[in-house]
Amino acid sequence: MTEIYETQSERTDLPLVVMPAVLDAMIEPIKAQFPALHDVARVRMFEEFTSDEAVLAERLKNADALLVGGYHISDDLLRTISEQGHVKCIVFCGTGVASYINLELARELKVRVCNAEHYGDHAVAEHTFALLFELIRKVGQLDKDVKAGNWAWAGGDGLQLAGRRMGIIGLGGIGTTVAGIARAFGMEVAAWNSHVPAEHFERSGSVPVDDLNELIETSDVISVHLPLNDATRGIVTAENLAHLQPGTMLINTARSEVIESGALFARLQEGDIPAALDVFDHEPLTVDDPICHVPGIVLTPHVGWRTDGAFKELTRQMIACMNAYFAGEDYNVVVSEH
Ligand SMILES: NC(=O)C1=CN([C@@H]2O[C@H](COP(=O)(O)OP(=O)(O)OC[C@H]3O[C@@H](n4cnc5c(N)ncnc54)[C@H](O)[C@@H]3O)[C@@H](O)[C@H]2O)C=CC1
Ligand SMILES: O=C(O)C(=O)[C@H](O)COP(=O)(O)O
Repeated sequence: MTEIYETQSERTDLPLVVMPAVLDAMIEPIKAQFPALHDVARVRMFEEFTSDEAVLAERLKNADALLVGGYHISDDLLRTISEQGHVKCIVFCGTGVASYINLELARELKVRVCNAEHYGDHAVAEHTFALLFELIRKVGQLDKDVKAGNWAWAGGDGLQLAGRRMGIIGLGGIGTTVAGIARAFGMEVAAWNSHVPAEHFERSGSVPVDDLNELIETSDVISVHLPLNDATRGIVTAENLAHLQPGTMLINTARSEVIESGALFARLQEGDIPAALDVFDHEPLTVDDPICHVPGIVLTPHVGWRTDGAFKELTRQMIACMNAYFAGEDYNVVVSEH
């Protein structure tokens, strides 16, 4: 994997701490890029993770950059590590950084925050279809049936995608990739996304729909691909969800909080909306969460991004973010330290 990283950091005193859930697959290339990490005891933090914030703050005392994934940095921890005077740059291992770090506070504290962009467009779009196929062809169940000696032929009666309408909420990198795949399956594609030029819809092969209720009401499949931010939190309301027609399939691989809290669960409990979710208000999801008991629901543990191709591109971008920071340059900067 190391061949994709062309330059190696000259630094031997790299003040960098790596935290989980930075991928195992990323650690070796990162170490290869920053040889000093081999000898830095602080890297052991990756193996010995603790969520005890006092311990974390202590460990971060001598770090001035932090590489972090899948971990919510509390406001208190962010304040402490920046007040300690060292951590000036946080590189988030993923796209949707706003769910994990208070970006407004980072701005106030003058901590640079970087993320990765579009590394997972294919991975998440493909997972969207994995979820959709589970809803319409139920391969998992059929596999279990066959292995249990139950040749349940009729259980395999599925729905055909060709000729149906895919409604995309958020036509960015992932949404556009979903649009392309949907069209390859013979679907008609419609999308809702404010402030996007008409040419973008055209290029993606999708029909623009300005009214979210209309998109929801006229689609056979709704797939959510909005980022989470102040404007999108709860942007899909109970009133919008009331426009789902019985049988419309709903997939969310973006962030659960873009759908009004509780509204989705209430709608799904009516039992006529096949749904598949990769993201949840509280992760990891526990089995006592009522969403687990919605009949027919398909759930995956936030794995949309987890493919070999996405890991490779994610690692490349993480290293580029760190190199840029240490070189005083900008790369994927979400919050600038200036
Ligand atoms: N399940 C998973 O493993 C993963 C989930 N994600 C989630 O998917 C999200 C989307 O990712 P990308 O497609 O790469 O982002 P993107 O930034 O390329 O696309 C987001 C789209 O939403 C639109 N948008 C933003 N605010 C809006 C608003 N208020 N109203 C209407 N449209 C709005 C933007 O114009 C843009 O077209 C990420 O932010 C992340 O939360 C990303 C990677 C992995
Ligand atoms: O890129 C994103 O955005 C993601 O959703 C992450 O890469 C995966 O999220 P976590 O597992 O870090 O919550």
